Amino acid sequence: MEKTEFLNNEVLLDSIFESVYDGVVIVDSNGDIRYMSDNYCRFLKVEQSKVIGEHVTNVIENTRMHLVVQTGKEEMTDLQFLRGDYVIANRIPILKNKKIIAAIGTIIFRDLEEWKKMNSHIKGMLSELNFYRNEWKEINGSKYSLHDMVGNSQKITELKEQVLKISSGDISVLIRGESGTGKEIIAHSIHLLSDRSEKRFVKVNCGSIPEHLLESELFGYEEGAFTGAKKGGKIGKFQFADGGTIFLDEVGDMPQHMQTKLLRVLQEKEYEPVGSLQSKEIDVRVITATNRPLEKMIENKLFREDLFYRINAVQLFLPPLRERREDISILVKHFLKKASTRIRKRVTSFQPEVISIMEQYDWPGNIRELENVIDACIHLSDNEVIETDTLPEYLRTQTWKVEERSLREIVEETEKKVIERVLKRVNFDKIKAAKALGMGKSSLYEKIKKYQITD
Ligand SMILES: Nc1ncnc2c1ncn2[C@@H]1O[C@H](COP(=O)(O)OP(=O)(O)OP(=O)(O)O)[C@@H](O)[C@H]1O
Repeated sequence: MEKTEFLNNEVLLDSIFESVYDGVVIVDSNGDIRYMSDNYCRFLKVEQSKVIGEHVTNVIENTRMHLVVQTGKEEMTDLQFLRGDYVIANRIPILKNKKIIAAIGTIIFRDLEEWKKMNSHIKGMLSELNFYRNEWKEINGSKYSLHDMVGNSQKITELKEQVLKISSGDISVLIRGESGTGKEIIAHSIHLLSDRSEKRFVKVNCGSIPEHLLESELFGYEEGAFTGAKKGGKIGKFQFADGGTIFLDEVGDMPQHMQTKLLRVLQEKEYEPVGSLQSKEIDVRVITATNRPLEKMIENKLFREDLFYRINAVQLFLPPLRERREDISILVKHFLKKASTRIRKRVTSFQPEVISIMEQYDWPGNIRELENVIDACIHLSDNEVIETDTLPEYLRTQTWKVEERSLREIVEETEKKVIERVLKRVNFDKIKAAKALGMGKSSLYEKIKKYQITD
């Protein structure tokens, strides 16, 4: 038998594929399946006769075979999540006269039992780690640290420095900023950096608890304090946080009579549970946050002035995202990684135009809104690189809000961005950057100083 005739023998090729690999699939240049080995079909629990001609994405989860026939790039020893486990996948394009005509993919789970054991061992370790992580969070109540505060802008860097300065000690802190700017992250970080970090961090959203329940939520109640009260009473959030930190979010929404009670705790470090005549001593650090204009509320007699001075020994201001647009690209990367891991979808980046649109938008919902948009894009995208048409309609169709910013501001912001990008591209080689920008070295130095650009 001739060599080619010998190799063209289907039975022979079949048994080679079956014995050498644990799974073989061949797709044509459209990504349609032309061959799938028996053991691969058994592993996927599909019928061989039915999968031939199907697009590979309909048959194999998380496959990249259809992309390999597009890119022509081989992918070796990639970990692929398949039927609840990881397998090792190789994907090789097949070329004829420099044209991609097909791709062959193999997977290895040779010693399935061994592989499963290893997989479950890793999974076991991860779930144990998760368990302890959650346990610790549960006990301690603290979710975030300063590392979670992503951003390199001057405003964020200064804020982080302030947090480091004021965290130790018991000074009360008022965190101000629009919704979704990261006030809660800062409150958690202060607690974790303080001497109270081993004790509890307790968050109370003063705006979301009905007014008539707020007092018993905060201070607890004695048995029989009111109809419907639990037997044995209930401890309040202050008691729960004893020794640790209480974070009163939306403090500007606190009703007036509760403001008076809060002032007493802050001044005298004691309180009475509802229905009790006996005071209880308490040792908590109070961190508050609001996005309400407290000064105006004081003028209108809606917020107690004396309480205001008590809670704001230190004030921290969180800038809205539109005032630190330079952080947008790094935040986008951060959320992309976070969401694609969570959603288990391979999305690697955003088109530069998408980032540019994001940098121009005003983000009234700040970082929370940005994170939601990125999540939605990852869910909706069919590609690894997110394109402009995946963005929500209102972002795609936005126009520059020129009337809100002067022309000079827009020009300066754009100039800064361009200089930063070029400097990054040439590894901060100022001579190369000046040349690329078509400007003199000394004017470049002036601009770098003016815009406080650092490498
Ligand atoms: N700098 C940041 N880096 C990474 N994630 C951030 C950052 N700032 C905020 N976030 C994320 O944005 C979301 C909103 O943040 P957070 O709840 O702290 O805002 P907030 O100012 O307390 O909002 P609200 O006033 O509505 O309660 C959270 O998911 C948080 O993890």
